[in-house]
Amino acid sequence: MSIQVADSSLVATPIAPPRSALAHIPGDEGWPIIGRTLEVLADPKGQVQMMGRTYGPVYRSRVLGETSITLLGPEANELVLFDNTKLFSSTHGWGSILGLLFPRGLMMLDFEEHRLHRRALSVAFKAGPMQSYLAELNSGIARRVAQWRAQPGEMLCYPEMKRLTLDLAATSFLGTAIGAETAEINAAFVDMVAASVAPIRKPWPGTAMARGVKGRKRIVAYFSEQIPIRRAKGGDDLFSQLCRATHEDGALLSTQDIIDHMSFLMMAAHDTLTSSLTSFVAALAADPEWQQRLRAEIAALGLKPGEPISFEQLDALPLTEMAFKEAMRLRPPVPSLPRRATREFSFRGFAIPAGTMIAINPLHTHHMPEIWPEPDRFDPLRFTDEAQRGRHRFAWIPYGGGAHMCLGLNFAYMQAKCFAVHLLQNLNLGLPANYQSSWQMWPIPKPKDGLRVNVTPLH
Ligand code: HEM
Repeated sequence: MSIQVADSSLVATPIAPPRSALAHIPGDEGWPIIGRTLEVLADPKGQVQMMGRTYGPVYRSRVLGETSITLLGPEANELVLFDNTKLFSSTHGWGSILGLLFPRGLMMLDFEEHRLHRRALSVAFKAGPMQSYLAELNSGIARRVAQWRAQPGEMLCYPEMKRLTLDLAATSFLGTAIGAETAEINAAFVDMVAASVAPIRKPWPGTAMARGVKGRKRIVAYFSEQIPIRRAKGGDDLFSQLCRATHEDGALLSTQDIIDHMSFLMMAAHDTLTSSLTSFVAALAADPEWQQRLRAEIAALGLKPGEPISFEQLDALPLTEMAFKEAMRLRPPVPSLPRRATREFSFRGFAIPAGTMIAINPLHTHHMPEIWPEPDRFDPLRFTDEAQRGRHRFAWIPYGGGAHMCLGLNFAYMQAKCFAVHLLQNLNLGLPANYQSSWQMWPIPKPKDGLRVNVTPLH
């Protein structure tokens, strides 16, 4: 039995309009061929702020070989993300970036087909499965923090976060049964993620894209072989949940669907968590006062040394949640979001033709001084209920919004809180004297030197 739905690829592929059809929109497409790609790569925040100041909140630019229109501000975010008239295609926005390695991941589906798949996947994010992922997070994080405790001194944060997130994904997403294959699967997966943001988009020999395509073959082989085993044996990990997930008519997800969703889910979780946890550590290491406030909040849970945090206790960490939110305001892990217009529309008086590549920009919105006074200052109190009252609901969008809003956001909060509990109970964080970290903000924020952090055991 299978469900009858329109395949996203059957939603007519919108054809990009000729560049002349966008000439009425103010902007600057930069150099022939490369457009403004190099400037945007070098300083994405500075570029979008400069373009906004020069041309206004609707501007034309050319990045990665395509002319696009950027729409700035919370109202633009709402229009594009809320999208109650199905005007913006995610399939044809993300397609050129992720289509080769993560085809038909959830974010790569549109409209009715997307709704049906999202509903089927959501079983894996309900309270029951989340509790079993938390058990894996607790033990994996506690083990790693104990290793850091045993080696006090300077630590390079970003590579440590990458390794931790990868190892946690192996157990909470794939289950402890993965055993000896972990390293091989992790390596294949890292190659896929690296390829998804590589500048050369063809799998020519020796390129990151060629390694990514090879990695995908390995991952596909692993999932294909495991699906019947997981269906027979069960298991609490995310992969086993998806192997049992059904559509509304009771039909199991197909083997190909599970492969596509699992590959995408692992990618969606990996770099975003690595980036956001690194930003979180950077903010706390630079701010001893907030570090102490979170430590006091965690101490009030009354956990014994090494005791895992329970699922219910996650709600008792409001300051920790606010601090993590503020870290993502400063450095949103997905700094810009692409879509393609399925029909002509108009915004702020500009007619924008069907097929146009549209970008909205969380990084820009998160630094608008009229919404966020002193936008570069770390201040978690921006997220108290009172401070949020009256703020536009699309002013803070690290997880996107609307139909495609991050499906894993509760997983992300859970991992961040569990991480903060084990880390701050055991270690004091600081920065080397006179140290200022420098960040590359695109495609995903990451400290250029890995972020040097001093870790000191607390007792
Ligand atoms: C701090 C960590 C994370 C951030 C900042 C983040 C951010 C985002 C954003 C911005 C989107 C929407 C993109 C768009 O609309 O174009 C998204 C979608 C998604 N994320 Fe996350 N993500 C995070 C962690 C995770 C985790 C841990 C998982 C899985 C366990 C996950 C799974 C997904 C999925 C499946 C989608 C697609 C949803 C859909 O299309 O319906 N994410 N994420």
